Amino acid sequence: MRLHRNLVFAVIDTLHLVFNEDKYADKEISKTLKRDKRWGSRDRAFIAETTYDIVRWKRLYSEIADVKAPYTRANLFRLFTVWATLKGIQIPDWPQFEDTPTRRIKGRFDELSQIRKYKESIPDWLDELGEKELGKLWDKEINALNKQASVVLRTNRLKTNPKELQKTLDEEQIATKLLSEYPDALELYERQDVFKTQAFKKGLFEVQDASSQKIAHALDVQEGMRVVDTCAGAGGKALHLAAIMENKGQVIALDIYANKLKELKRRAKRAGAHNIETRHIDTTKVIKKLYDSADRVLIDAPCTGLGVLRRNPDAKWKLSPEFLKEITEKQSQILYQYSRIVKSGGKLVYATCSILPSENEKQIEKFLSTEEGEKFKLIKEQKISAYQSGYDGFYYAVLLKK
Ligand SMILES: C[S@@+](CC[C@H](N)C(=O)[O-])C[C@H]1O[C@@H](n2cnc3c(N)ncnc32)[C@H](O)[C@@H]1O
Repeated sequence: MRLHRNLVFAVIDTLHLVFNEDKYADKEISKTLKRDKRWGSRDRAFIAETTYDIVRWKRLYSEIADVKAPYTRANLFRLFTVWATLKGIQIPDWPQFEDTPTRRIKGRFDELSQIRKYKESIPDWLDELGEKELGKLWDKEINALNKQASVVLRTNRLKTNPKELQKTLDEEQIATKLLSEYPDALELYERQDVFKTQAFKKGLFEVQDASSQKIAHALDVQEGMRVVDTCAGAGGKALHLAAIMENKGQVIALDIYANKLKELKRRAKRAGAHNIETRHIDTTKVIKKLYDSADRVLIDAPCTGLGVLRRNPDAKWKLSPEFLKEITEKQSQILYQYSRIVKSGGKLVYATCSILPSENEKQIEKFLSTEEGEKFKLIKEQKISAYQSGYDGFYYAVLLKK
């Protein structure tokens, strides 16, 4: 592979914003990709994948290159050099790469690969927490979470079915496979920009990880029901619910951020999902008005996102023990308050994209011992490991209101 100056510079500029200015990798990468219209799909893939790779391996590469934050431009080039050397890419004779110590880089890599926090490139506190919460499983789990995520689509059954969608995408040169355990899913053989396709513009699919596609099915919704999605965000699960319900009944989508609900509405229009009503939680009244009224309630709770590190590797550097404490308290409050929306005989699904028991089964255990929780019975629980599933790490519990 030959390195092109403007593409490497684009990677370095993006890394500067993520590492030094605390910006989000996904947002900065999309901005960078808009910089030059002449870049083709391979150029774009190089920028995105290289940036994500260096973000993912930041600690390991920093140790190898012996550099620390804040990262000067020269230091960012040293991280890039480590990346290229370990990938076996020929280093060009630009001034930024003078005297690359290739053998030293490989030697340091072998040494550091013996120690998990370096090998898996994670902060000390996260390594200790992972081991404390998951024991022996942590080793395999963090290893799986450092792999690059595949692209999985969720077929919009309001407009098509997986086999038909597969054919349509084939005509647009996108090859996919069906996933037997996930009824609505298609996985791409190769990473491609699916948002440009006519199929996407027509609302035939959404991009949604296979594990995440399990959540809407867990609600066991039927046509005509009243379903409340309490933390709906931009609507990944709400859209899926509307499709399973074949547009019949009602999905009430709530969130504390109005801009996310606006995006949900845009996506619902594209998908032809007509039974979703959005309500912005701007006062507690919005929740109180719904008490004892829903057949199904989904709490897709805000969480650390430790199950989706493959997609958001910069979360490793943005999370902190303080945030974990804050978010688990918020999850307990949300569970206590929003569970009251379920009517008698109805079901509550609590889900997170985290792999930590303190955000998952421990939350449910604690909730069941509260005054509100005593009204519920746990009927199903699934811990979806990234290592075992090959997809994102997720958790869900199904509770029946007595
Ligand atoms: C895991 S995300 C939801 C993802 C979404 N359900 C999907 O499938 O695309 C959690 C959401 O909870 C929202 N949130 C945070 N605090 C909340 C609260 N107190 N009440 C309702 N929503 C909240 C966040 O804005 C975020 O959109």
